[in-house]
Amino acid sequence: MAMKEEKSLPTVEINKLRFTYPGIDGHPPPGSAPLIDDFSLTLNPRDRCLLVGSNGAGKTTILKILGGKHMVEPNMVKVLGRSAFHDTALTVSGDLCYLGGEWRREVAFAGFEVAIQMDVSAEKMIYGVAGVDSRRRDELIKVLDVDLSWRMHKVSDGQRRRVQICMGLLKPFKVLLLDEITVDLDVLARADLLKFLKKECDERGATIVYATHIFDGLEDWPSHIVYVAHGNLQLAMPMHKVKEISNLSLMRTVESWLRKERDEERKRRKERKANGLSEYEKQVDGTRVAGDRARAAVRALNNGWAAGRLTSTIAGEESFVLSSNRVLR
Ligand SMILES: Nc1ncnc2c1ncn2[C@@H]1O[C@H](COP(=O)(O)OP(=O)(O)OP(=O)(O)O)[C@@H](O)[C@H]1O
Repeated sequence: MAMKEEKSLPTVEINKLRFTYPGIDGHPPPGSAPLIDDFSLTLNPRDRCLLVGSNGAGKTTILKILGGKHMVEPNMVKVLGRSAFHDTALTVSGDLCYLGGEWRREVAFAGFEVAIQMDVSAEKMIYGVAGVDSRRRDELIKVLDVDLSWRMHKVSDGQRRRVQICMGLLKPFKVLLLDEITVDLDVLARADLLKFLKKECDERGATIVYATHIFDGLEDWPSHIVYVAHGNLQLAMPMHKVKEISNLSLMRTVESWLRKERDEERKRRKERKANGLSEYEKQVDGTRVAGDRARAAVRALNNGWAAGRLTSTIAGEESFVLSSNRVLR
């Protein structure tokens, strides 16, 4: 009797995701538009999804939400059927793996954080990760061409990064979130890593979401492209469909999307300027803020829900005067 084919469940489910960073007072600014809004996406085993968008579009935020680093309602984001934020076992087990910006400064592995520039050998770092399959470890050392005798405080940025990536991938993840981690890698290391990651998806049914601005060597890597602008999903489609709608290279295709977005944004900015200050801008105009409040203000202002701008730093003091006479976006 023929075996009934098992239908695989989605590995990543984002359902009408809405997210706002806290504002100056630690709460979402009243009346502010969410950074991520009405964002839905489903990914399955074997999907390699390239997340693209301009600076500030929301890629890192989305990856961090998927990685359980920002709290959202559990039914908005599910990874392997579970809430990444609430179910910490997902990351501790290594099933869900996030390699991103903060991780570049330290290696966070199964709850431990290790400074990456200590006087310690690559061997000690890599073999220090417990519960790892030795064949997988050997393969990763080879793929990333790591010399186990490297001293971490003496190696180059790219060599250090290779050790980090090696450590990060030691456990056989089911969902991997990559936030531009290949910037320091040389062409060969990057190509070999991408090949390894593709194999992980094809052979083990892993899912990868990779946010990047570097398209070199990526032409045939992704199975899907997701384009995000201002926290909104613009487009999510299989790579073969992208090739159907555009005969340009992947890089040129994305470039054309971003160029269009930028032109529209410039037009909107011009219109906004012509319409004068909003209520919020009037409120913050001339306000002096300091410390955490200042940092939150600057982030919030960058967030696009207000058009005030940091204009002066008082020497010796952590305080800023916010002014809306220079419109940011
Ligand atoms: N902790 C934070 N608090 C408030 N706003 C934030 C915070 N982190 C990011 N933002 C804002 O959220 C928006 C999206 O940022 P995010 O880092 O997700 O963008 P990105 O697409 O990854 O950008 P890039 O390509 O430059 O890395 C930006 O406008 C940013 O200023």
